[in-house]
Amino acid sequence: MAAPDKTRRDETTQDAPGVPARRAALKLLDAVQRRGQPLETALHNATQGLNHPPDRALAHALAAEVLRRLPDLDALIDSATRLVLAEDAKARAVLRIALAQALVLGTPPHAAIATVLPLVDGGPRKLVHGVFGTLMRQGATLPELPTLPAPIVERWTTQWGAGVAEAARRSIAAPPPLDLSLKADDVAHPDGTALLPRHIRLPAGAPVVAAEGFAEGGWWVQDLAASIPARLIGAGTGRVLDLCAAPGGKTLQLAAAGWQVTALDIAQSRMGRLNENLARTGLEAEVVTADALKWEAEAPYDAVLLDAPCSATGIFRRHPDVLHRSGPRLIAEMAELQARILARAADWVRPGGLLVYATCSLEPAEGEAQVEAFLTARGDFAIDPALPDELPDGLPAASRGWVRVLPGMLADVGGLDGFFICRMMRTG
Ligand SMILES: C[S@@+](CC[C@H](N)C(=O)[O-])C[C@H]1O[C@@H](n2cnc3c(N)ncnc32)[C@H](O)[C@@H]1O
Repeated sequence: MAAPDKTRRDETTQDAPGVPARRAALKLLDAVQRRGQPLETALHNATQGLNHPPDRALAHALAAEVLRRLPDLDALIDSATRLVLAEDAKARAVLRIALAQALVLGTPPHAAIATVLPLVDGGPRKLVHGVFGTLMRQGATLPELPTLPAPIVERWTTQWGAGVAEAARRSIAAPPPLDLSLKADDVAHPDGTALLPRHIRLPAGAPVVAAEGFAEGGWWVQDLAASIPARLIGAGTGRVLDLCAAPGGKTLQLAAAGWQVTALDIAQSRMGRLNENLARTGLEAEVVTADALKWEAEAPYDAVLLDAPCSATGIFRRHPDVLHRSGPRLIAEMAELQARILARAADWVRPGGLLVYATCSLEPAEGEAQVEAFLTARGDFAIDPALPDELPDGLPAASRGWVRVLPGMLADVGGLDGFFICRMMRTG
């Protein structure tokens, strides 16, 4: 008889159909919750063993639904166990996936449980099976509006009021619409609603790659709020520095508005996407892969756009992982990095030129407080208030002249990502 093969077999090849995608979802959740990685970043490693693109998409969807619904899934699990399972117990993680399948994605319960049980082989199989069965027999359901994690509710209620925290629940309950930024007024594009010039809003889930004008490169996907920073620079023919530019939504807008753009970012892989976006749209920019904390500009720019790295809590609708990994420590780290980049960016603006600072964050430390501290340190800059015709109807500038986009704003037309945007002019 041949000796048994002691080499470790690929875990996915011995799995029944459907199990590898759940295994990958478990890895994704571990990467986000234990290691604080963004879901998108974890995707490549966690789904490496999956050979079918639909499996990758399913693993991603499962992890995203668990993160969107985490407090509600945990409340159900806790209601059906006598001893509370540890936060990081594998049984809890596997139950979250099974319940998200059955209660959110509409997977038949028998398939939802059968595809996760192999993830706890040699472990608490009976417990997982028992808890899931109890909840299904009880006809368990999730609340209509997802419950946000308690620290988020507390922080946003303190910062913006209970109404905004509640609006955030409503805005994460349904997939957000899809916004397109147009390269020019007359490009081919799918039918939708225009909330600003060169903008089209499509319903959630609209197919993108097959849509009219995609192949011609006449438009790109960009949340309407994310398009405001470049809009505040307007059109022109001079030189603009797009700092922290990848994957390039704002670079494309600036190039399409006529500027000679230098697009700088530290991340090589994201710069690859920026180059692809330039190639698809036929727009041009000078592309620099460098650290903004070390790079030096050869000459000042007419405008600098700093779309700074941040906690990204404003994009929680599309990226629910931020709700679980962007806490006070990350926010403080990001605020410090932003202040350092902002100080350098300011020196690259010519006198009379513009500096636009933006973050997709709902944290004042990365927005209002950052700009106030900057203005205190730099008497040669003043806020240049955003004007009503630069913003969508229903989104006024704040009294200080900057733009603060919060959950609940423009809710009747599908809402916006959370953002902070401030245009400043170098006065001296
Ligand atoms: C909010 S994203 C930029 C999004 C981009 N502006 C767009 O519209 O597509 C922030 C970017 O900052 C970059 N970044 C972080 N630290 C940096 C640094 N020290 N120097 C340059 N870029 C940096 C990240 O790689 C990331 O691409």
